[in-house]
Amino acid sequence: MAGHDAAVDEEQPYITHLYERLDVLKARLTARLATLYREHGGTHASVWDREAFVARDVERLERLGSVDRGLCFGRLDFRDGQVSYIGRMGLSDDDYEQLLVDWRAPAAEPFYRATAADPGELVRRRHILTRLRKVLAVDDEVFDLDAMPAGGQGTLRGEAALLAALTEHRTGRMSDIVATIQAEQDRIIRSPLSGVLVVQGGPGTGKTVAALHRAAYLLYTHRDRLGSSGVLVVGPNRTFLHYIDQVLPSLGETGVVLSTVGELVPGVEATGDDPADVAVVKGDPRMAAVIAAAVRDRQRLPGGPIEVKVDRVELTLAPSAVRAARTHARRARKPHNVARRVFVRDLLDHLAGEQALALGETLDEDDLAEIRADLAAEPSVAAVVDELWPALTPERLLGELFGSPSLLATAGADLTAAERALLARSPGEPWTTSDVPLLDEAAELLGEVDDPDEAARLARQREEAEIQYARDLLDELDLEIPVDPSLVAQRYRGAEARRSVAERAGLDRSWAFGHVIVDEAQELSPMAWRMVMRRAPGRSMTVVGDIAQTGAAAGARSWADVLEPHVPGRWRQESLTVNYRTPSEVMDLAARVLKAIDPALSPPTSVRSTGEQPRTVPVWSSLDLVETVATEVSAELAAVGSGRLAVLAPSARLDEVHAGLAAALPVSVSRAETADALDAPVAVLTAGQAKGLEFDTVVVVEPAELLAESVRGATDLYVAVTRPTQRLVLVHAEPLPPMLA
Ligand SMILES: Nc1ncnc2c1ncn2[C@@H]1O[C@H](COP(=O)(O)OP(=O)(O)OP(=O)(O)O)[C@@H](O)[C@H]1O
Repeated sequence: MAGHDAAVDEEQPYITHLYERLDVLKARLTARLATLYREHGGTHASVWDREAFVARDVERLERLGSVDRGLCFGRLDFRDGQVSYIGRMGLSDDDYEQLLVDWRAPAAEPFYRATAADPGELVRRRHILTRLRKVLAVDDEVFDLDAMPAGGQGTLRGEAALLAALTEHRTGRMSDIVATIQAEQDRIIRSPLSGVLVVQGGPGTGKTVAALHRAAYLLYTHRDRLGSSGVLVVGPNRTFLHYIDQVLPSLGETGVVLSTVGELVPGVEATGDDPADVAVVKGDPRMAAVIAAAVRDRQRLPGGPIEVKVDRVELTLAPSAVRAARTHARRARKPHNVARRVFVRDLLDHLAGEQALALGETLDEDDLAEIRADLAAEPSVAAVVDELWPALTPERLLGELFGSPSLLATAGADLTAAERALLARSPGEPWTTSDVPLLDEAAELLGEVDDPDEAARLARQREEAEIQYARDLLDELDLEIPVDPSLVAQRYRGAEARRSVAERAGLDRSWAFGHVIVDEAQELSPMAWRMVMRRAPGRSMTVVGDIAQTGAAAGARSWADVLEPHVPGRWRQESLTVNYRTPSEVMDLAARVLKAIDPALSPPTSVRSTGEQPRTVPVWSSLDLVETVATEVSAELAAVGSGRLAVLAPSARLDEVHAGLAAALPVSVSRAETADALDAPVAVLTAGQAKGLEFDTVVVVEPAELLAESVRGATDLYVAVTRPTQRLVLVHAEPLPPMLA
């Protein structure tokens, strides 16, 4: 960026004017909210209206609060003398004169798309860098020197703003890139809402960040549709979601649900990960048929007549009666627990008839209804029904299936004995990430269990959440007037539909999202894809990933394999080719690893170089490995300053390396499982855990071991060496793998 110059002084008054306008709008909204909170009573309709105003104003205030940093970052000068300023949100004055154009509006497109070869009507694009409302620098690209006003020919350093952003120290959180989106990314961000868009790109090409900006763009452009249905972003793990969770709020968008695959079924906490061979079986598409068979197997026929004793009368349930009830219930084509009502009703009808016969009386419909009700309350009858067609939760179905070799043998006849053995699970064992898609599959086939206790529990949970929400809201607004949170909560109650789509969607397994973004999509198994597709019934999706980085044993080998079964011929692919993260010196080394994965693949081109070659540090004995890593980390920390450093180690060495560094270093050393994983100056992670993340410096421990650790070891190594934004160090006691030597 240019230093302090005339252009900086030229822009400051306008930028100040924009911030003044922002402050006026905030003050007006705060005052209106304060009045609305003070109002009580009125007709039902007026209370309802007031709630709607409050909800809308709170959302607007949140949006205004989120755009302060870098409110305006660009200016466009057109051939006809017209000027537009581009920023994080649109602003107009009281006469509806546009002061600032939202970066997502069509009018902002030239800011990202215009090139020297195709400038359109643009004569100049200006990047404006501000900090704390002050203009620090401007950077101009002039497309038509002749059309420029005298004295307006600034520096011609088009990539300055981008390079300045790329070389900043990492903070442990991804930042937004509105000011420096590149043309190939902009095309992806503004791609139409409908259909499935696949974004394939090598490491550091901005897939994640572009996908998040796309979410913000889609919410802005299709707010009527997506505002009520919401956007879901699926990421590989909590640490990653934590890494990206500030991007959308900084763009003024909060109505997005971020979730891992393991969290997609509300109420299920998946705390474990399966070994690769187990994950492969659980992720296999044949599991869909296994689960379906497991559900049908629980709709049983008795081997012979069943005797049921009610009020000292023996009633007989013939297999033919059970079969008729089961056929009738199955014909309903409803989920198991819903169809169960048909089955139970038929069975009770049959037993009521038997009882009437035993009593020798002719009964009218009312009498029969009474008998049916009595029978339904009879424990012996309930036990029989439960045996023949039990009410099942997904957890119970799967728990009993995986806990019983005989149930598995019947339902899993298409699996091999070895595969079935891998599914074995003891009762009470924690659910794993690869169980979750199976639980979701089961939930789909089972439907809801009619359970009044559960309904009451959910209502209570909702009420508590509402009061907490109101409390947080009041804290945040800081209205300086006393307001009772439960009063605010009451106002929101019933108006929940307008309060937070994200919150409601997050609690509802069957929520139909308007758009779903899947990041690190190459890692999902076929069963996980089935679950994700259920969340996007309209098939409006953005799928981002890199097939060359597939680490999960059950993950993808091609996008066609993944998508053809769900959207045959109805998906489109875009590619990103420029690496914004990793300097060329590091990428040259990474390219050698990529060749070992597949000689046909080519790495993305780095946008910058640092002049620093990756360093390899040999250790003479593996006994000294951790000590050497500690020495290297200390030296690198001095170079990194306030930035972040990651030590990427083979999983078998993770504990040892973490303990060694924690003892040797004066700074805190985190691991992936801890909440501060991204906040500490040093994080010790496996390559898999570091997927999607980036650090100023990366120290890779024992590359040969990393390579040998799994069948996809080369991919893990590729992921590891493509994490740094500045420096890479390889520490090894074993000889380096040939591709790195
Ligand atoms: N246009 C841009 N302006 C500024 N920074 C950018 C731009 N594009 C990408 N970056 C930065 O480059 C880095 C890599 O981006 P991102 O993590 O989205 O890449 P990715 O393709 O998802 O990588 P990986 O496959 O390794 O996870 C991030 O720090 C991101 O902010």
